[in-house]
Amino acid sequence: MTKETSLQDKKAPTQQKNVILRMTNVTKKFGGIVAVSNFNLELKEGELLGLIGPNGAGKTTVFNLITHVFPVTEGRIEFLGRDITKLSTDKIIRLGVARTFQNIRLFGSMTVEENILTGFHAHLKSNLFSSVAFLPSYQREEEYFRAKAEELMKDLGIEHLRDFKATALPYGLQRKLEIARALATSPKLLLLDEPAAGMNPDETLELNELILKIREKYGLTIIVIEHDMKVIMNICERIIVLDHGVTIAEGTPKEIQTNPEVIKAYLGAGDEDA
Ligand SMILES: Nc1ncnc2c1ncn2[C@@H]1O[C@H](COP(=O)(O)OP(=O)(O)OP(=O)(O)O)[C@@H](O)[C@H]1O
Repeated sequence: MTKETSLQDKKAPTQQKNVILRMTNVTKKFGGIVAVSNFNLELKEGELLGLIGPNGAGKTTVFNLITHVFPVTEGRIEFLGRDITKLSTDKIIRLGVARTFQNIRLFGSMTVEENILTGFHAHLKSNLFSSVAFLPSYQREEEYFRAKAEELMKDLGIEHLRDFKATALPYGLQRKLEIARALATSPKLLLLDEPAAGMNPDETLELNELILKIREKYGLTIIVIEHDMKVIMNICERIIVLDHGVTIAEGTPKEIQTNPEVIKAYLGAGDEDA
């Protein structure tokens, strides 16, 4: 069995699951630019969805709308049945949405372990007083989070790097650290923005396995934006293709690979990854 076949086998069975994220007629305009136009999505619990399209298609904007980095111009976004369209980013994170960024956003002067520990802040129960006074409740919480950080470092294979400064790591490892930090917020929905960017082919293959592993272990639903088709075609059950903000195709990897509209959009954009 080839490595790719075994990855296909690890995809989740397509039984009926609840809708975790629903986006209805979502549009985002930046002045005269329609970055996302009338976008609709019903994402099922446990699903691994790929969001692809040429540069400037609106993919990152979709993530920015889900996490309310920008308000929608029109439309509605529901997470776990709750309208989150107007909730603050902070509240959306607390509800269980986490993301990584196309341009890695780590705390460069902090160590690997410290970066992961920042992810737990969304769930801190101790207040400032108990932390300054180092009360037992704070110590217990601190110990618990350190143990969790340890587990996350092991899951991502970066435990030997715990005391390294984030910026001292090569790109591929920084991307893994970003995933570990995102997982520290205990998300139900994980948004990965170009996780394979800057990785070599071996690292990319390993990333595929890692994404499937964390989905299973942490019961995640995942949307992945990626230009590397070896990631998208190998691990995603469903793919949505955007072009100039418009959904031009939706389907399984096989359907998308042979879709004439998709081929035209990529060739038109001169993208060599398609
Ligand atoms: N904050 C912003 N202000 C103005 N225009 C924006 C802003 N963010 C995105 N855009 C525009 O919206 C469109 C979609 O951009 P977006 O970054 O979502 O595309 P993308 O598909 O993620 O592209 P890439 O693959 O290059 O990352 C582009 O025309 C972009 O210039």
